[in-house]
Amino acid sequence: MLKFQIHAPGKVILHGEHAVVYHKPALAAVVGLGTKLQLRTQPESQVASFQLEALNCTLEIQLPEFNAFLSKFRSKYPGDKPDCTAKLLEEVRAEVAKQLEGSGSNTPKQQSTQKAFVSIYYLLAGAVLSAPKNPTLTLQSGFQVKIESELNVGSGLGSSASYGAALAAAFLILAGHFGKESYIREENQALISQWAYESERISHGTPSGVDNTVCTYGGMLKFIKGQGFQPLHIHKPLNILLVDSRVSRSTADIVAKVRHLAETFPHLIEAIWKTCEELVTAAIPLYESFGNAKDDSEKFEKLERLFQINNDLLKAIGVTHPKLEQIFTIAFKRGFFSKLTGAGAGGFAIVLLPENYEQNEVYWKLKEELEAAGFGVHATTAGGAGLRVSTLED
Ligand SMILES: Nc1ncnc2c1ncn2[C@@H]1O[C@H](COP(=O)(O)OP(=O)(O)O)[C@@H](O)[C@H]1O
Ligand SMILES: C[C@@](O)(CCOP(=O)(O)O)CC(=O)O
Repeated sequence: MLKFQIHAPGKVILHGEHAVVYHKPALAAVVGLGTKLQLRTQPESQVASFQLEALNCTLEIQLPEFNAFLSKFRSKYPGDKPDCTAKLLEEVRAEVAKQLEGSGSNTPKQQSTQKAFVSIYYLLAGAVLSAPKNPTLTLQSGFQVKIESELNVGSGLGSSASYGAALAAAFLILAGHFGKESYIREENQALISQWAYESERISHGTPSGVDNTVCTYGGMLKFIKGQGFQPLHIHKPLNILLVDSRVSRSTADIVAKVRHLAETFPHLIEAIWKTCEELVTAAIPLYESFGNAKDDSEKFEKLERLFQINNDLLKAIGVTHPKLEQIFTIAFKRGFFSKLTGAGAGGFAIVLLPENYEQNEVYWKLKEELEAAGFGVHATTAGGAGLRVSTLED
């Protein structure tokens, strides 16, 4: 019996959100919250079941039907490895629509469930069809998957990439691409990230690829759309407070509004993107040298100023919100610097926390005040470990 557990972290954008859409660099980092997937094979069963706690539902795949789908795909596209992912995704969408027929797809919850199911079916089929040792592999024994997440869906903390990376790693192990221990090898991480990107395409159309990359590899990285990423060599993760404004928003809508602004004032907005690029250039050596000297306070103060400048640039393009402003004011009053992260207009803010912040009474006051004002608050780190596979005890 095969059983294992996967933890895939979520992410924050530290700098360069929005500018990254216009091919300027962004800095992203994983956070200490993530998605946990547990998989147990069930040799007697012919069903793969998926308990999705975030969506409060359980989805099932009947293996005989799934194997029939695989064999139909193989005969329709003989010799094609599912590098031809576009064809596979098309076939999967049609198959899932057939299977979910009559269950409705109008409410946001139903649409979310449908996307989550397409991701499962697509990634599982892709992993089996490209199985390295057996080009005619089918699934002979059932399994049970349970997915729990500390990341709210739709909050901008990369829940979909974290979900996709966890699924990708689980199915690649199941189909024999690599073992529970060798997932960490460079070529296997690249494969996980590539399939997590495929999952991201289901939710986001043409995503930049930053979320699946950082969720898989972990740490902090610089990302330029269309050019890939470079890891930052940090000595230790940064302490941050994630503050949930509890205002939901659509990234696509906000990106469209910003695009309209950029089209109205092209030179002006381009100057903001250039400043964001300068800011990323100034921030990298600070992040990379943190923790290698006894006294980091000077660097920390510089970083605080960069947080403030970055936040003011984001305000300038109109992506703040009264609830976010309330968070910034509460933090500033207590001597902390903060910025919105991701698309803005709601979602999360991040507050920079100094070394040993837990021993600082002002930190507890800040936390108390934010909670009393109705915000969700999680102290965590930016820049920790990426996706991890571990053994699963009974
Ligand atoms: N923990 C999860 N369990 C199941 N499905 C998930 C989970 N997280 C994300 N998803 C799927 O990904 C879709 C997009 O997630 P969302 O959180 O909106 O994206 P993002 O992480 O980019 O903000 C959801 O509608 C759902 O289909
Ligand atoms: C605004 C943007 O730069 C970041 C959006 O981040 P999120 O969806 O809030 O995590 C858009 C993008 O990079 O595709």
